Amino acid sequence: MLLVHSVESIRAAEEEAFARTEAGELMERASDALATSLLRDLGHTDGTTLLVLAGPGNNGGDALWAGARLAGRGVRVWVHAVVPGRVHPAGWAACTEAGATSVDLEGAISLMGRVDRIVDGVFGIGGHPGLTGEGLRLAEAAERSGTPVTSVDLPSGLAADGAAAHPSFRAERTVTFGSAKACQVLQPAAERCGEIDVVDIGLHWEAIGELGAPILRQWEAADVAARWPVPTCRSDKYSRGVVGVDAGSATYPGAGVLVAYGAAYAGTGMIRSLGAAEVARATLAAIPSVVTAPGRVQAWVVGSGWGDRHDGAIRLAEILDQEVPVLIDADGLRHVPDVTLSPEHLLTPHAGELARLLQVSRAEVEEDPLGHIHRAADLFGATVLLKGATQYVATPWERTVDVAVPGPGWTAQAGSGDTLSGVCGSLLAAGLPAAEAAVCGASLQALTAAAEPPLPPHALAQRFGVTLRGLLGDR
Ligand SMILES: NC(=O)C1=CN([C@@H]2O[C@H](COP(=O)(O)OP(=O)(O)OC[C@H]3O[C@@H](n4cnc5c(N)ncnc54)[C@H](OP(=O)(O)O)[C@@H]3O)[C@@H](O)[C@H]2O)[C@@H](O)CC1
Ligand SMILES: [K+]
Repeated sequence: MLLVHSVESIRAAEEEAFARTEAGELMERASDALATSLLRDLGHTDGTTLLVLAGPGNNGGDALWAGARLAGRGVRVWVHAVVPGRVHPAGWAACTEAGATSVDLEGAISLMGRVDRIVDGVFGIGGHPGLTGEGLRLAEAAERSGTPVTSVDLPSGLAADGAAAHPSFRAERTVTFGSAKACQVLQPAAERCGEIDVVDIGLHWEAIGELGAPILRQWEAADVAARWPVPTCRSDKYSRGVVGVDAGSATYPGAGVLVAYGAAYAGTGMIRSLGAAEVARATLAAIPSVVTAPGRVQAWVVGSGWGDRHDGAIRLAEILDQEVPVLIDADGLRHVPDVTLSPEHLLTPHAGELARLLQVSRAEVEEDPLGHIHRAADLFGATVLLKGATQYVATPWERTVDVAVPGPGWTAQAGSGDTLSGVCGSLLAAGLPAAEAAVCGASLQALTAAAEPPLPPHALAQRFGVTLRGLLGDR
């Protein structure tokens, strides 16, 4: 699991560390790790070449000290001070004394495409979002040249705490210090960061109180495998969980069928299709193991494909009265402001639905997904899965938001949300807490989409078992 801290937290942890370390020690750790990474990527020192772009702050300092180490090891190094007259003085002196050659802007640009690697040490966590002027020219020339770029802490131009792809460098690798940054896991910014190496520079998160908690936890496949409920020799359909589905309608019968596909192929114990009669018939025809008679239900999936069902509010209230976990999707979300919810209830809006729930514009949600998902979770008291290119899960009153394993854009199609509801419903029925059910469900869909050719949602669901076999091995 990749933990992400905010700039505010990193600055606080940095202050705490400065107080108990020698001057320059943190930068030494950072630049040592950067130099090691560069050496690994260069492969050897003999005859290899490096262009260091150094900005006015400590990010430039890291780059310069790493350049000094490599120059000292025989790498041919050129160095350019991006803001003339404003450069980390000790780093500059060390780098040039070790043999690096200073070049001006045109010199730096002409070296691109001819050196083995470029070090982007222009701006780090102190950078203003969006490069302009000389910084932008350098970033564009570097990208055009095709020479691999190692960004120091983050690609210069990105806002560390944000998801936006501001004009910035495009890195093949980002060597980042103390903690991953939000821009390295949130799209579209993340795709500008390349491979992420997180370097432990000895920050003590526990020493800074509440600020020490990460703002994001980026889940990885192994985390999903560790939480996935695996049946044992004592399992039966009830211990694996019964999902009740009231989704779909005469207008949208497919939504109910797709929810059942998701639950069935994620390995639920039993599905009861208890919505509109035509949905139950269509579901039974597609999946013969589905039961259409009422009975014990351990978690509900409601709302997908309801359309403008006139009794939706009453039906939702009845289901909430049963006091089992409930996933509320799509048209069911319209009734959320009228009911009382708790963290075991899972809301699964996309950005447009979240915007409607919070009475803001979709653009506002897309600009600040983290702020809005926190607001919704706290306001309604329920767990929220925000669906989209990055899938976030917030638990009410908790600072840390979970981010599902990312997947390709192929799942952006009608019906994907319905099968996802089914997967999450099966995990709720198996007893996973709502946040874990949401992040594991979204991750299973993403991992499957990444491994398969483009498939419609019901066919993708049929491949869930292959992904699970790969994740869980012999368990
Ligand atoms: N955290 C840690 O524990 C450790 C952190 N370390 C390293 O320190 C880095 C943070 O260093 P930092 O605070 O000096 O900020 P950094 O990003 O280098 O630049 C700030 C300067 O740039 C300027 N400036 C900004 N944007 C601009 C623009 N668009 N165009 C023009 N100017 C612009 C800005 O100007 P101002 O805001 O003052 O107007 C200011 O002068 C961090 O990312 C990591 O690499 C490690 O050494 C080890 C431990
Ligand atoms: K940088």
